[in-house]
Amino acid sequence: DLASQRAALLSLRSSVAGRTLFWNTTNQTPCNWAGVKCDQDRVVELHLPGVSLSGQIPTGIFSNLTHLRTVSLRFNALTGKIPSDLASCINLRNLYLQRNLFSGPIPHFLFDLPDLVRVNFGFNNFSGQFSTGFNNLTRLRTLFLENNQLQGSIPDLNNVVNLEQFNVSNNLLNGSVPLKLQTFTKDSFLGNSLCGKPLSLCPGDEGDNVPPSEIGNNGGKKKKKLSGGAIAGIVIGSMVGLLLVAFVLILLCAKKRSSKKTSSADVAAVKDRELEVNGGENKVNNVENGGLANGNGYSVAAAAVAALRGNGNKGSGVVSGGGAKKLVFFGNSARGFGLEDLLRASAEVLGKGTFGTAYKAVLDVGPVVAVKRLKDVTISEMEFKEKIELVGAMDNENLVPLRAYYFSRDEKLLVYDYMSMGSLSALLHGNKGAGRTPLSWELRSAIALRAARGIEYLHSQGPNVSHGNIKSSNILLTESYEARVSDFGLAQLVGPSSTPNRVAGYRAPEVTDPRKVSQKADVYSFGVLLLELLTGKAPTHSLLNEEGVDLPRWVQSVVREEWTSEVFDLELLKYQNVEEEMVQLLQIAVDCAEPYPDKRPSMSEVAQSIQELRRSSLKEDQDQIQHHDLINDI
Ligand SMILES: Nc1ncnc2c1ncn2[C@@H]1O[C@H](COP(=O)(O)OP(=O)(O)OP(=O)(O)O)[C@@H](O)[C@H]1O
Repeated sequence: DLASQRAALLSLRSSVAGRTLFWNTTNQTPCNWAGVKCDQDRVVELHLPGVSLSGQIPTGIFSNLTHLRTVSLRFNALTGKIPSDLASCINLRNLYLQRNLFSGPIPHFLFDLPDLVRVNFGFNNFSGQFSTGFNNLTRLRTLFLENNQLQGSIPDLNNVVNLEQFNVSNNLLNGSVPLKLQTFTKDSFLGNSLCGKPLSLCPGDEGDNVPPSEIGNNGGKKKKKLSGGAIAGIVIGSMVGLLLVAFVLILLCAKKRSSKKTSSADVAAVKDRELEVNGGENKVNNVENGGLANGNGYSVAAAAVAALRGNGNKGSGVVSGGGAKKLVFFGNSARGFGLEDLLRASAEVLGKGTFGTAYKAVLDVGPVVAVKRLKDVTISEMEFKEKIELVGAMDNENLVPLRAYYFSRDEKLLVYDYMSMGSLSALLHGNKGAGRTPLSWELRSAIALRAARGIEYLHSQGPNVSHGNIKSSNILLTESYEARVSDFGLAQLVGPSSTPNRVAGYRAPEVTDPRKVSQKADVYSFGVLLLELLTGKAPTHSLLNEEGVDLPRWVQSVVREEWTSEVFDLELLKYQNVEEEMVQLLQIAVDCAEPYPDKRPSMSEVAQSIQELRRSSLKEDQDQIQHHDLINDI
């Protein structure tokens, strides 16, 4: 009956997929749960991270799951001890219990699990001595015990020959760091009373390179007397420095004198440039009639505007005079506004990129546009025109259209449609707080498909046409969250100092010159972008950096350890019915991020595969809807 069944229910619960699940070991198999992977009905992975598990894990759970290879219960609120029946999981390789409230000593039976490779107990309340038993775990590669209350000294872990990751920071440990562990950085040991390399010397110890005579009584280094040569060097160096400062001051004074003759607009330009240089200011004062406005409005490229007007005043201008330059529009783009309107528009800085600063400009009459003010354009006007016209001719629903451009000696502006939902990067990594709206699987896979189609279109324009800077901040979203690829064709316009250097993490291993990026290198970057969509991790994620790996390698290592479900973004875990599609997209991503360019698929193949996997899940949805309709009809 229900009551006795309830009594039999074990208290391990999770709110996976919005439901409260009860784990009844007697008559219910957990194989169909999200986060649980079964191999021929034997559970091999138990993966319940961040699902509000609380209380003690009841004993008896693990004795039925002796085939477990991975247990991940991280980011919950589990208390008490690790149940002793975990000892029966003799195949256990990965044990991730970080960020819970486990307490008591680390149980000894763990040291009889010979296959353990990754152990993460960080951020719990484990106490007691740091056991020498860890030395039994000869296959261990990761040992994270940081932020607990472990005491005593760190034992020599001489048998753990493959240890790659180690952290015991913020415990109550004392004594010296064992020789074998001295290769890890300081961060692995901070927050204890430890000494010795990589921390400061232990009392009475001698540094490797420091002769005893240089160690003071208090263990610190004695100050070394400076040699005559060093003193002479310092004196000469200081004199040269002083001369340089004086020279710069004279130059500045001369410049100031000559600038007295400039117009008020130039002053505005300088002020606005200062505003911009001061950075962090998202909004810039408006510039009206060559002067600074009342300060209520925000102007676009206030500096650009002022500079343009300033030049106009001098007669060589771009705005005034019969030979005035105009915005050049492409194709059928609406010509509802001109340069003057743009200059009058109120605007805010969207961000600074490799090629310059982007502004959102709200025109008095006409559309909202994004204006990119290019820096470091060194090519001639003719060459610029030729190249930008190729960019303007790109016409595909999955690209952010370039509407117009402006070219003068001092200013180069590009006008794009404004994408009101911002970038994929902001959507994935911005606002992690309470007000965050999770990105659904449907949206993520739709973004993947549109981005793939956009790049496929670019590649179809010729074998040498590539994007060169695929990353999540260059995938922008319309009001209805449709993805568009932006920033294509810009690398060819700017000088070498503006080549995209921020593509770290996305750049294919074979790319040495970031301005010469092949289509296959685009495919690699797109693979990384897919991994970012699936894992929710930025390729520049600090954790990855800590581990010294890039996103593709991290994903591959996790997948290799049969821990596939762990790679997915927590926000995706509730979509149980699409796990297969998620794994398929992961496979596509991994294929794209192949180290060898020849092994990567073409962008058309990638787009096709994504379309197919989406079609199958859409079809399933459709089937389900029809099924529900049928039931309703009955
Ligand atoms: N058309 C647009 N609509 C809305 N936001 C845009 C638009 N173009 C750029 N942005 C936003 O402006 C900011 C700066 O963009 P920009 O393209 O200049 O640099 P980036 O993408 O960060 O780097 P990079 O220049 O290396 O591509 C980014 O946050 C981007 O999302």
